[in-house]
Amino acid sequence: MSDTEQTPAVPAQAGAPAVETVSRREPLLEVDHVTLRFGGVVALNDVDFTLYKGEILGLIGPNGAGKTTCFNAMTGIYQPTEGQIRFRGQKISGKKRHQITKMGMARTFQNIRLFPEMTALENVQVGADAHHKTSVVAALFRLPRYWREEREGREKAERLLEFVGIRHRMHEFARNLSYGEQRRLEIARALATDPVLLCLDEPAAGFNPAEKEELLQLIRQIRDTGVTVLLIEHDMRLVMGVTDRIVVLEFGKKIAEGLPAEVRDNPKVIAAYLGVPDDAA
Ligand SMILES: Nc1ncnc2c1ncn2[C@@H]1O[C@H](COP(=O)(O)OP(=O)(O)OP(=O)(O)O)[C@@H](O)[C@H]1O
Repeated sequence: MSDTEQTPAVPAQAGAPAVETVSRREPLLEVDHVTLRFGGVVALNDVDFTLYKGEILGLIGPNGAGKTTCFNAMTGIYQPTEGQIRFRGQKISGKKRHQITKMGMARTFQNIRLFPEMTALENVQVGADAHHKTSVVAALFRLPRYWREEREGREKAERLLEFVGIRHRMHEFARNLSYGEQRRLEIARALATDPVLLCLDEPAAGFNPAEKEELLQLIRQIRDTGVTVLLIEHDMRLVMGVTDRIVVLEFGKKIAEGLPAEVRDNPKVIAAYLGVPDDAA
């Protein structure tokens, strides 16, 4: 599909299992020549890239580049005007969001979307409910299956809160959590749906450097559990430090794709970020 799909010769960074996992090259999500227009605005213009199982892929670009639109197309919120997106070999187009969740894709949002009047634990249990099989009858009459799923859902939610580092806050209302804790809670809730692909939309927005470093560790841990990660992020240092590969958008077009070091040194990318005209780059 793209000119940069050769197997990387060296890992993106020391300690990352990128080579072993990425070299198998099993496509998980394929963005196939996607164009998306909002009236006269071309938010995505023939964008084409593949996300492989086991990698952390960064999707970056300046403000208005089309990152969120691309994310929304991948997660079924927007339909491409042209082209298509396949997840695990199946077309995303026409699928409802809950169906996409069941297929194994989860996401967080740029603006935190939690249930503020529910506890941290309850927020995660809502995510876990996505896979419950209890029928209405079993729930109404509190049949054994209902109680078993309730217990399992709660245990799972506690484990996930532990994993993201906020188990000690599980009985607190979401609205009372700090900003950083709320972001972690969003990630725990997304993980509760048992995703194979986790899409994070600017998870470090508003974080200080120490919080960003902690988030970076968490993203690596998530990948190490076998979950593929797609990361939209403004902070170049964070993206460079955690991703295996990067796709760069500018004005709705893909301008670069490759290993972090390649992308960092790409004159088009430097120009896009520094605002240098293209022909001067
Ligand atoms: N619902 C919409 N209706 C009309 N235009 C839209 C809509 N959503 C996005 N756009 C336009 O599409 C383009 C891409 O926007 P998008 O939000 O995807 O960029 P982005 O890279 O995520 O930017 P940011 O980093 O600022 O979040 C912009 O020109 C934006 O104004």
